Amino acid sequence: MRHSERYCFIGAGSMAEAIISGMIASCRTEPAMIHVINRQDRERLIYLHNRYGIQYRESQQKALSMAEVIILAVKPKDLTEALKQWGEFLRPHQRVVSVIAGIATPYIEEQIPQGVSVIRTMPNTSSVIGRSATAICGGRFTKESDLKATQEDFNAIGTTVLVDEKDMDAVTALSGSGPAYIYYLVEALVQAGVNEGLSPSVSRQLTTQTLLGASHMLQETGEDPAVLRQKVTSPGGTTMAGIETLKEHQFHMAITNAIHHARKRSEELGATFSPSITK
Ligand SMILES: NC(=O)C1=CN([C@@H]2O[C@H](COP(=O)(O)OP(=O)(O)OC[C@H]3O[C@@H](n4cnc5c(N)ncnc54)[C@H](OP(=O)(O)O)[C@@H]3O)[C@@H](O)[C@H]2O)C=CC1
Ligand SMILES: O=C(O)[C@@H]1CCC=N1
Repeated sequence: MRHSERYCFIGAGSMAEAIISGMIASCRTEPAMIHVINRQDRERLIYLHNRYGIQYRESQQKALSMAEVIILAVKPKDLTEALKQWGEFLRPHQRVVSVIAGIATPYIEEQIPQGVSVIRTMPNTSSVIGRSATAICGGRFTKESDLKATQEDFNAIGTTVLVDEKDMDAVTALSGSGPAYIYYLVEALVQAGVNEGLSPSVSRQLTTQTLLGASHMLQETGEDPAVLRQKVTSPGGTTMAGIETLKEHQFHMAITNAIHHARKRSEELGATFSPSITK
């Protein structure tokens, strides 16, 4: 069912577009109810308007004050400047939803009028096709109803999970960045298929469907991934040979370290903003 809240995105980059295109494809929100504002790139606003039918105004300030939901979608390094520019126009009846990596709600709350509800989220780029995995946590002024409304917004573009703010850096490392790890794995698999003599298109088609099938197996059977893996792995067979090589190259350790490093980076991004904040 379509609903009647007005949204204003502060930031019109790739993540804003991923969420907007998912929102529109889900039919939950009319394009006319979505405004975008950015810093300077007017061509970008025109592109988004022409492509999705969403709105931009000469008075960006008006777009902001008319919205019930404000989505912060700037890069972490631009947040302080953006809040300086737009923060004073926010009001306690509005819901501020940040998709920004690393930055904790108390930092944002400090820069805007007292009492505005700030909700931190971490979606991913699969929002475009309605398949984001989004984690959500509330800030100091967030009511149950704000969390519920935010879950409904993001359920329209995938699935959601409520977490404590202390877990947001781990979430960012795992599912925010996650699509990139999977694409990196796919790049390697496709290239490996080509190295073994397959054409690039056949290798890509087989890899993509294998990934899709395995994802559906995980979701639809609910089985432990280790059990599913064992079912593919015949004793003395081909899979065992492949898995042994992955073990020799410390595949598990590489993934563990990658997620740990990404989580640390998320923490660092936040710490640059306000070392005094305890998350
Ligand atoms: N990419 C991903 O997979 C994910 C990203 N995120 C988060 O999304 C956020 C946005 O990332 P992304 O879309 O890649 O970034 P982009 O660089 O593509 O876009 C940033 C946008 O912010 C705008 N902007 C900068 N300063 C201001 C300002 N003062 N007022 C208004 N608008 C401003 C820019 O406008 P202009 O072009 O005019 O300068 C631009 O439209 C990041 O914080 C990231 O952590 C979260 C989940 C996943
Ligand atoms: O790489 C980044 O910092 C952002 C946050 C999660 C995905 N992309």
